[in-house]
Amino acid sequence: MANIEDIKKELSNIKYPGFAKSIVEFGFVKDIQVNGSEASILLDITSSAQEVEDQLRKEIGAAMSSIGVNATLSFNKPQAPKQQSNSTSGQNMAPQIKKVVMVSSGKGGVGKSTTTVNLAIATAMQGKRVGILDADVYGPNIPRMMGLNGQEPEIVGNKAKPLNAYGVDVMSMGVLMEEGQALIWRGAMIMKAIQQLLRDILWEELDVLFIDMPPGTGDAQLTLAQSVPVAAGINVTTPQHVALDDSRRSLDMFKKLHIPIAGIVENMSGFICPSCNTESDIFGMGTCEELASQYNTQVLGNLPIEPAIREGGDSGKPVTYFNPESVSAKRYMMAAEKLINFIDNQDEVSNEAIQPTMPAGVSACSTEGQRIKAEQEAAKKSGGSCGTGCGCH
Ligand SMILES: Nc1ncnc2c1ncn2[C@@H]1O[C@H](COP(=O)(O)OP(=O)(O)OP(=O)(O)O)[C@@H](O)[C@H]1O
Repeated sequence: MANIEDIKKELSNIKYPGFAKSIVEFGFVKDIQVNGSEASILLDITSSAQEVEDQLRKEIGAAMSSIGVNATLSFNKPQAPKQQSNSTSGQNMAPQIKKVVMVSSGKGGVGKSTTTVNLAIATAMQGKRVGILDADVYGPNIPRMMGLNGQEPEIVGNKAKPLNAYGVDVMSMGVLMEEGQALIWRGAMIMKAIQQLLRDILWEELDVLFIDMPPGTGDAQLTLAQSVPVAAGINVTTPQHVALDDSRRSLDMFKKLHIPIAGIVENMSGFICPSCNTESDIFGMGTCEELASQYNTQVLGNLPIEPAIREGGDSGKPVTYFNPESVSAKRYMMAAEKLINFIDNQDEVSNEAIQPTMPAGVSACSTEGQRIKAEQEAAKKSGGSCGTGCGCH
């Protein structure tokens, strides 16, 4: 007949899902009671995920059967975060994240990822718990910029833990894909990927999650705004007038998606000469002030073209962390301060306003989206329902 030692020996062969150590080595086995061929085993585990408990039940059950023991298992585990939303009807796939900040740009190459990385680090340096979700599926550059290239996430159950660098949790499509894999994804796949990055990643409790969006105003932006309440939108642009036109589209999108606009980052605003340290105007400087006032928002910061910014991005050593005395690092710190001020002083944000209105796959900013919206508004005015099942009358 098996005794406690025999049972312990069997349990010491059972690995905690996703880890190399066993449940005994982790100290998760808290109590074993034996009565003849019956045993009761109490485990204290760290994951609230049902899959982890299920897997352990299966493996322990089989191990106990192999030594003729019929085991009753009890699990102590943390409570799963409640699936509640900031709004009554809106969806919130990541309720453990206090504020989601969407970083967007009207077009590619203006420094959106560079801004995300440095603003996130600056926000963490001011005492917030911060994460970055790199949702730029077309060019997921965040791992390289954060010095995380080639690192693989730890898998717990069937979820992945974010990586961490410079005090910031990071998850990116770039970490989950083969390096250099070309992405020719379209609408529905991007939407699914973004939802998975929110739902299937073990994000800890965070004060702020920065999301680096693909450039432009499309499905990804809508999916995100419908999946979690977005507390703030940041637009990154360069100061040339041609770039500002794209920027307007991005700011209009924030308005249509009911995303509060935290401000504009004017990137590549002037050039700081590394030899003489003087600042010269190249693309125009300060053009974003007028744009900001048109959208009733602020300029969060004017970031010069500074070789240290580019070098920091390429080498995975962000300027804000490694060169805090540089002009750019100081401006990122100021921008983060303004952002924190904005999100700390806002009322609860909900995504209720956009949640029910668009059928899946239709962008609120598309022509089809605009047509549906106009129909819904007309229906509401005439006292009818909007027809999307949102419960309005
Ligand atoms: N202020 C700056 N000074 C010097 N180099 C910069 C600055 N901002 C960005 N860069 C460099 O410009 C390049 C493009 O920046 P980044 O990848 O951040 O742009 P992006 O808008 O995210 O691009 P995409 O949309 O294509 O992903 C990078 O090499 C980056 O290091």
